[in-house]
Amino acid sequence: MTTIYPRAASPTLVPRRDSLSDPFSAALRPPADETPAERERRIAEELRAKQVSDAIDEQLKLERAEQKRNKADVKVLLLGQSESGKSTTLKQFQLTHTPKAFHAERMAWRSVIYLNLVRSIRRILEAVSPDPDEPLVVPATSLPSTSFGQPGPSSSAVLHDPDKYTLYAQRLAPLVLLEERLIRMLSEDVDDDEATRLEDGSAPGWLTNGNASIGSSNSGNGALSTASSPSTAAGARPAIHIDTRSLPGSPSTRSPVARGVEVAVRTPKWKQALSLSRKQLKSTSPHSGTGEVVGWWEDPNDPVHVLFKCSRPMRALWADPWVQAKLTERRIRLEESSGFYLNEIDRITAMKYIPTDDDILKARLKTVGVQEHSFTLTQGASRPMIWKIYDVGGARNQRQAWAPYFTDVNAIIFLAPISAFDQVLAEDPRVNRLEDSLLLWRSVVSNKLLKHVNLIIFLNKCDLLKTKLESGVKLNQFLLTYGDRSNEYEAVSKYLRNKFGLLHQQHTPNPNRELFIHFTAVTDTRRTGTIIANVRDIIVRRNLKDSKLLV
Ligand SMILES: Nc1nc2c(ncn2[C@@H]2O[C@H](COP(=O)(O)OP(=O)(O)OP(=O)(O)O)[C@@H](O)[C@H]2O)c(=O)[nH]1
Ligand SMILES: [Mg+2]
Repeated sequence: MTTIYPRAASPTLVPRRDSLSDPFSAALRPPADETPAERERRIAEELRAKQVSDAIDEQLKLERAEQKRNKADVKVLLLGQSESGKSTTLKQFQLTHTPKAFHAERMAWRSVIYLNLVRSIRRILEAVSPDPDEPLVVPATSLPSTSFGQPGPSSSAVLHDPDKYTLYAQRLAPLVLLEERLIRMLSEDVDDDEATRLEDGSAPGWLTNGNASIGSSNSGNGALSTASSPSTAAGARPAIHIDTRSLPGSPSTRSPVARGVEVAVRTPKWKQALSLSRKQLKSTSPHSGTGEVVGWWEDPNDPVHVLFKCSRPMRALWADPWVQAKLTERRIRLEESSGFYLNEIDRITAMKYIPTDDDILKARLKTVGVQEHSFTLTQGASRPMIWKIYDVGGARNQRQAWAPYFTDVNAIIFLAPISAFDQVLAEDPRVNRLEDSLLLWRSVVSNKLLKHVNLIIFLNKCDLLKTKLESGVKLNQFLLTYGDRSNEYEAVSKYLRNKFGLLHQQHTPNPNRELFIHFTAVTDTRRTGTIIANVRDIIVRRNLKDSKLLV
């Protein structure tokens, strides 16, 4: 915060042409009998006063410039349930508009990608466990000493399920410790007071009565930053939360990791912390000094070593038909979450692995709180526009943090993952995810505070919807009103578009508001780039129109 000092009196350094009728001039005039010493003192004091005054002027000028810089022309809020694709959309905006910042964070994402991969392995092991609810702790002495690299059909024929599970679990046990280490790495340098209190999942007030508690939003400085909601109290839990379904051999079921909770980070500090250990590299790496990001593989503590060593059993586990059959039996579709990395184990566990743009877009890290991203948009000859995009946590216990942003926002991009029609909320397994999206959408479109806010909806995860329908999953088994309509992608997507469109039509407090609907797969950079350009133009045009109407 800047302190404003009281303004000094106006200096009088030069002889003035004082008007005799002006009482101020008379008061400031030097006394007629001023001695040379007094005159010198007076001039010195006046000089000092002028310096103070100039400093204040300069300070005010800087503050005005700062205020101007921070005043966003356009504020966009990304809304939607957890895992709907909000943060991925934000990454796409970053990639388009602040590519330098995106690339600078590339290596920090390595840890998140590793963690996603390790957790996918853990989920598989849980799925093939003889008792998925009671992880088996394997006594080291009972382990068969078979080579693990290629468990072909013969090994699956010889071994009973528990043996096979034990074998995999033993070989992959180092990943348990790695998982905890990765979580610690991500949580390092995160202050407790920035952590999030996980409250109960009850619906926030604004969802039921439309009365939000209003506050102002924080300003950001270019890169991703945490903007704490004015009405959300921060709690005292660690900022990282994680499921503790430990792999067999896990050191303790009371490890810092809490069972059933997904990894989430409230602050972007982890990016700075993990961005690059250039400092460490300088002293150890022969590659240092080139300014390049190199040499992490020379650090024996780098997580890549454990991953590299576990690479073969990981690959074998994922490729094992017995495992695939178990996953199908238990209706676990890892490709809908971080399973993407399972098809790329060799590349991702390679010593010199550098995440690609695609890897980063697919990396999953749950958002807690609100994160802000600013960028300047220059279009043609018109003056540059400052955009602020707010990415919120979408889980139920996070939604109370949304309302304070409602009064001061120009546009909302709402993400509805339409592929999730056969899934339930992680935070409440009694609630179907599509139903939750529809209810959430209805509360957004009907909210009076958002009456004049431009609404754009991304019917997201269309790629997954297509694959799911093609694999034979039927929409009408989860959405009874769909009846006996075609289960083809075209028919399903059109139906869902109409459903979301109709809710807006029926519940909007502003019948003149136009709704923009897009089918998206926000992990697809090429297609999303075009959509983002389109959305940007709509928002800019609407904003211009609104500001003209207001004048
Ligand atoms: N295949 C596919 N994956 C997607 C798509 N959109 C998002 N994802 C993936 O879904 C996961 C969740 O996306 P996020 O962007 O983290 O979801 P979010 O809405 O920010 O979730 P919260 O932070 O919990 O509110 C990530 O692993 C994304 O890569 C999509 O259109 N297609
Ligand atoms: Mg997010």
